[in-house]
Amino acid sequence: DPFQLDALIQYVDSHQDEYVETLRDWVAVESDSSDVLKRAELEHMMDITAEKLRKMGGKVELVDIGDQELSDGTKIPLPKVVTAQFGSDSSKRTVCIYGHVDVQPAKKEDGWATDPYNLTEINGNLYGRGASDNKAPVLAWIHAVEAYQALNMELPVNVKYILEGMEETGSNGLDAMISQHNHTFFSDVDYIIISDCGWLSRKPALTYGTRGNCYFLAEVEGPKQDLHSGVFGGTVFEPMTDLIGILDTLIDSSGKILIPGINEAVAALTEEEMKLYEGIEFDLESYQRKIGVDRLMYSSKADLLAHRWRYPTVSIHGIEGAFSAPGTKTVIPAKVIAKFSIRQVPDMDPLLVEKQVSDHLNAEFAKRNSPNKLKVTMVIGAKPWVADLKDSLYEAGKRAVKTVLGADPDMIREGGTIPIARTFQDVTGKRIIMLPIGGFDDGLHSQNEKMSRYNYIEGTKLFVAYLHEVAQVWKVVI
Ligand SMILES: NCC(=O)N[C@@H](Cc1c[nH]cn1)C(=O)O
Ligand SMILES: [Zn+2]
Ligand SMILES: [Zn+2]
Repeated sequence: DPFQLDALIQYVDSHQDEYVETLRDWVAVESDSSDVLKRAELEHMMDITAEKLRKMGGKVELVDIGDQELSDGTKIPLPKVVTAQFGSDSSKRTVCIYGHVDVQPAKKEDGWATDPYNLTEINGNLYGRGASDNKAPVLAWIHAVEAYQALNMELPVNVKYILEGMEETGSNGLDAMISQHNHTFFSDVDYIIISDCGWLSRKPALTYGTRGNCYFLAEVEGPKQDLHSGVFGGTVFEPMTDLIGILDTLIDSSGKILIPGINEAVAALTEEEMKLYEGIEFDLESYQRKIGVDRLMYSSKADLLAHRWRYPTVSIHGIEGAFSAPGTKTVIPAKVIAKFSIRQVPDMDPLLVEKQVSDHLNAEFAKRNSPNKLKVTMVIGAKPWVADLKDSLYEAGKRAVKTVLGADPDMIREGGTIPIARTFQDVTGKRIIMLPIGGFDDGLHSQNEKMSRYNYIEGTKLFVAYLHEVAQVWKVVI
């Protein structure tokens, strides 16, 4: 049958309540990849994902990607990766859609207005952990194919899926799986599509870059057990004081990274980039209001976007072992582990960053002349990714956005990390497009994460249209 976008759009509209119900089922699964106690839930999530694709007639596999080594040395199986294939017509292009169905942790007590695992619709927004990151976009891609099938319309391209369950903790095991399947699963793939990001404003967007991330643990160990701060305070070198002291040498109050060598590696900002940033729809005041802060670090749009997307930054996430409960326990913690990360941008190299951070912290620690022990480990080393803005995959994206959403998308980058994007590029050599459907205010990783019904349903239509547009893209860049 010829391509009939109107019929497909109508089909999506009339099935939107079913799509919301499926999202409800998926959100109900607490597939938190950071908590090993939730591993059974995560495995269940991978199973229901595989089952959904199997029911649609896909050639589905649950691929074993080995074990995860825990901090105490024990090993547990990593959640299997779901691969699926719809169509193998060699006269058509083949796209591979990547997504993840694991989520960040969430508890009602963190300050959620609703139960994070019970999808709740309020004023057109669907609240729930993982709703936007990344369950609704994954489902939208599945429903896009289902719509073609339901209308007996031939898929314009062969469609493959690769859906993982460890993205939120750095895509453990996926690099190796991609290398192993490079000459099998990926051999006939032309383009890789990722929808694990969001728009910058109410205007639709296409994403052409992501930052990487190097995640560190810095452990300071002192006395053999916790001590009374009145009885022992003043006589021992406190691990927490040492740790806070060295953490304070990572970044200054103006946002300048103080670790030698880091800033020197950053690719210079070009005038072309600045011009692009200036033309993007982004309102600093509403961004500031949304976050709820009195002042931002930069007052011009271009500076702010540049620091969000294409400069590195240090974030300190937490300290394990520190006293953090309510109350006034007068304790000297014996062992504390700081968790911080540095977002990576071109041309930083995670292996070099690992050495720079370790050398710097050890040198700062030595200055303190403390008898405590410092151990620095990098647990995630994800590289940044940038696409060629002129790639015809993006022209196809612009056409699909214009057709479905009636707007020209902004070309944006993402401050967050999709660890596997760069591996796809480096190992498979395939061209990649990021096609976001999440809203700018979805609250990813935060309390009250949501996906709007509008973005979910219009996003499904956008994917339907993109499958048609991408079928016409040249295989080679010319
Ligand atoms: N939706 C993408 C996302 O949130 N990615 C995580 C991945 C990550 C990076 N370091 C640890 N996890 C992100 O925080 O950017
Ligand atoms: Zn994600
Ligand atoms: Zn995420």
